[in-house]
Amino acid sequence: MRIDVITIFPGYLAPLREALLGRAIAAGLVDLDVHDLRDWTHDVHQAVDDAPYGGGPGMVMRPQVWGEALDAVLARDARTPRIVVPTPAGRPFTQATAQEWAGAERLLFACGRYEGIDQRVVDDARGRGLPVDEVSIGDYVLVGGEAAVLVMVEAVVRLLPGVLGNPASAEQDSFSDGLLEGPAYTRPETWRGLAVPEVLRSGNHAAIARWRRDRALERTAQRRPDLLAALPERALDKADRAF
Ligand SMILES: COC(=O)COc1cccc(COC(=O)c2cn[nH]c2)c1
Repeated sequence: MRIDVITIFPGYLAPLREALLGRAIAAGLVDLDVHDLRDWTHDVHQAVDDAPYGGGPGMVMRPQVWGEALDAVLARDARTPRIVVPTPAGRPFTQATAQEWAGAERLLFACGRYEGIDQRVVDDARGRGLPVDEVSIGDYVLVGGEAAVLVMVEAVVRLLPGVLGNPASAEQDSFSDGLLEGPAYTRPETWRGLAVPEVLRSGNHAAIARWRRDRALERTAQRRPDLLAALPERALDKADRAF
């Protein structure tokens, strides 16, 4: 998978080259290219923003600069990317989104700042048949898209074959069965007077699976009743309903 990121703060994306993601890049599973938007300005001030039509606070990112940058970066590779624009006004980014994008051959992230990118940049790209996803990672406002890109790239790249040491952990993710993960424990058996639940040390795998399912149902009901309500009928078996 090739990943391009266009931003006015390339340094903000440096963490993508660390740890697991860094290893995925070193292993050739991911090609990452971060581009400085200001490389496509032509004025001495390298202006990337301007006052909003219609007035109001803040600045809007200029379409000319973004248009040239996108055209140039698109041309760097024959593969057509999904263009992703993080924005508070976007569709929710979920594990399903990450799964979908993990199948893409190329992703191109456009990091907005200020009051956003002139809408014609997105409209022009869509008008040329390019898939553009305006997505939100949550209902809050960041200063720019860069932090959202770190989140989304991590969620996607960990799903790529060969990235996680143990693929089972991606399959048993929270949300993979529609429920939240329950509590996890490791040694010692007792720590600061707190003991590990007996069943987990019983060796009785059926009982352990039942206990884990019950804890996941309990936690989901308490913290995310919306997820429980969204579960398809068939997802809960008789034992679950008894819970
Ligand atoms: C067309 O889209 C744009 O112009 C995007 O422009 C902006 C402007 C300010 C901040 C951001 C970053 O995204 C978020 O704040 C965000 C994403 N998820 N939750 C919060 C993006």
